[in-house]
Amino acid sequence: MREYKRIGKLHVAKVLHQFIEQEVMPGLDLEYEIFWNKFEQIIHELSPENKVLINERAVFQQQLNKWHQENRSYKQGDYKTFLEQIGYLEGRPDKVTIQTEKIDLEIAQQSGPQLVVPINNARFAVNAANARWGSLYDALYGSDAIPVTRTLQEGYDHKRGEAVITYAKAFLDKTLPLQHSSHKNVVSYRIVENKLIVELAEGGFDSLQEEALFIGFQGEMSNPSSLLFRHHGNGIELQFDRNHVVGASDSAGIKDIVLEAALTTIMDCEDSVTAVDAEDKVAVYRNWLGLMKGDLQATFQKGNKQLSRSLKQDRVFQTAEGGKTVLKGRSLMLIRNVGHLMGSDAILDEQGNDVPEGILDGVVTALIAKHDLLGHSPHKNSLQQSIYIVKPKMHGSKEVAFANTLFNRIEDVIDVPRYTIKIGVMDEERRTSLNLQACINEVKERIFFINTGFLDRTGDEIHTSMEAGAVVRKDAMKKTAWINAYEKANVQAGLKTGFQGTAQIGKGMWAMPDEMAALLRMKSEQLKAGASTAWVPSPTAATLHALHYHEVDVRQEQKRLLTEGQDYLDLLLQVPLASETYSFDQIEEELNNNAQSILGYVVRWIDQGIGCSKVLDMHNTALMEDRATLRISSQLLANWLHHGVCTKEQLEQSFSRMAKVVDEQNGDDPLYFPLSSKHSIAYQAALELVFEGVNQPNGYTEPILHKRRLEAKERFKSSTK
Ligand SMILES: CC(=O)SCCNC(=O)CCNC(=O)[C@H](O)C(C)(C)COP(=O)(O)OP(=O)(O)OC[C@H]1O[C@@H](n2cnc3c(N)ncnc32)[C@H](O)[C@@H]1OP(=O)(O)O
Ligand SMILES: O=CC(=O)O
Ligand SMILES: [Mg+2]
Repeated sequence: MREYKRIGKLHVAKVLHQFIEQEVMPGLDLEYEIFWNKFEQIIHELSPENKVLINERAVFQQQLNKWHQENRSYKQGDYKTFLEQIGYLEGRPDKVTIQTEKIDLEIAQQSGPQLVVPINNARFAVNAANARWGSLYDALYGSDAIPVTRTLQEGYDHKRGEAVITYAKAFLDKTLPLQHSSHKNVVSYRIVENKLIVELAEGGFDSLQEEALFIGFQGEMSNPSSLLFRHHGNGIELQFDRNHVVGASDSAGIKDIVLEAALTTIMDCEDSVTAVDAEDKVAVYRNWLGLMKGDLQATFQKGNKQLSRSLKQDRVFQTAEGGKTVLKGRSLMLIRNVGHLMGSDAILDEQGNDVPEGILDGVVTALIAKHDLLGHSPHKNSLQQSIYIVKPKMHGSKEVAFANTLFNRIEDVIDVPRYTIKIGVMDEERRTSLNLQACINEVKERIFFINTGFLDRTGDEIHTSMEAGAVVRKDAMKKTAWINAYEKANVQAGLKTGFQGTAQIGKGMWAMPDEMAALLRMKSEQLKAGASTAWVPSPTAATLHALHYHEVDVRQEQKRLLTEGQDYLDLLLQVPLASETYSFDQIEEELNNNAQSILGYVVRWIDQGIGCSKVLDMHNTALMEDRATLRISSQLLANWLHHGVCTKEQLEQSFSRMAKVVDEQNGDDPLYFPLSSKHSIAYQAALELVFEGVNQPNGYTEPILHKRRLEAKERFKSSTK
């Protein structure tokens, strides 16, 4: 039994209470009693409102279900009128301009990759914070960015190394071109009379076409160990060492090219983590505390080496004029809280009910971030004294207004100035996309990003129109009218409300973590579509995606798009229904593919508490799966079952078949519990997600995942007693 401490009318789990009083609050200049009193007031005053909002979601869903049942075919105009009448379509406010102040440069001025990381994994979290600067040579050498056509030599494979260097020098020629020659012909770089001069193999000297791109150096002017450039606002560093295995093979002694990569990182408390009870929540918060106090460390075994990882220092360069420039060594850290739906048993109210987890996250993560504001970390996060909370899964402007009220109240509890807490609004639910300007309006003094979370958004698209008919296959969804309109409308709303130079317009996740050649080919499209940042799943992906920000001038793209005036509403309202009848084989393939994704993800979630996994699809491509991708797969199958595209038996057979496949794929994992065992809770959870999918609130997977994970934890506890 979990122990609780009575605080006023609340029951606070001892593990959380001790964590807050003994680890978080010391040094924060807050009276403990006043803090708990105010926290309690927030919970009592805002929980009922939170509940009303969740109920409103259910009422909208019932109204939509009924309307579709009664209007099997309909005119778009009638549908729109209905949505207006029930208040689902809110009407656009006239002129909205955001007024957010004190936003760090990484968000307001620079454009670059945004990394996301499950915060409960300290090894990954520290790695993510340190991914501000990434080795281009490592990213190219170690991924498929340059095709690997043979087995590489152990240690350093010189031939592959040459291919990497050739690729990288072509990048330098494009980004930092010399007046006459190429970087591949350079034998030395040096600084002469405040200018970068290069000596060429063919004899003679050359210099940069644009001298202002050269920013600073380390080492001697005549023999620098490092040179720093800035292009499109982002850093590029050449590192030299002729004694290094790579530097020795390079004519100019370049041992690496390091790119400014993950400008910002979302430390995720939401869809990539498993946090189902008070103990899990404290583990999540403890890592955030370590990041904000700057002392988070991870010690782990890699191969036969014991490694320890901690946060990197800032980077200091000399300028050619004799001054000094200091660059942040770490990514600007943002924290994603959970949404408004779930409750947490970390605190119980007077009646013994879980309190809203979103309120808990807001208070505790902001409280922890106050350590950064007070300068308790040797590694300052926000130079602008801001706290950046990403708020997911909000439906419509009332829910955004509620988040704003919550943030106001939290600022009072932790005693920081109004609008210290900034908000990143995930545009990932249909009611938010349709009413985005109204949503932005509610937080115009604190908004720092909008982001198209297209994965959740797809799940919500399917669930919202569950009664309208059978939807298209998962792959076809990416080409439907609504999703394209959604991406465009989001950028348009951001530009119209003045995001350029103030806030980020973000785009979604690259969900194929091992497909870096494809990332290089495709992910620049998001920038051409107006995004100033886009999500990547790993530091390697961040480094490679950083190349796109040198290729595309985001400011110019946004300027171009600013004049674009199409109204996307009608396209946004086009429900992605299948217009063809799928063949038996196509149906089987779709069932198997989704069953495999669901099982491969859920088994690690339920049995091992891993919230983000790489799972093979039917074509053996490893895909990043998290709760949002699970929402899509489970809702799609629920939709097909509901509309008779497949039968329950077909689904059961598919799940049973794919369970064996996933068991085989995980054969090497000593902690793995087989899905094909009749005792597998994970298997039951997977089936429940589909068979009960139509009744899940907005198609979310959290309620079933949490319930089943708690069951698995209980079983594990009793088996180890
Ligand atoms: C819809 C949404 O909400 S999307 C947002 C949620 N999704 C995410 O946050 C994705 C985060 N990414 C991840 O969790 C992981 O990259 C996964 C699960 C996709 C793949 O993980 P793995 O299979 O362990 O990756 P892989 O073996 O290729 O690489 C592991 C190495 O990369 C690092 N790494 C991988 N992903 C990350 C990351 N997001 N941040 C920091 N480091 C990372 C690890 O630290 C590790 O390096 P190390 O051994 O030096 O510590
Ligand atoms: O949170 C991101 C998404 O795509 O969903
Ligand atoms: Mg999401």
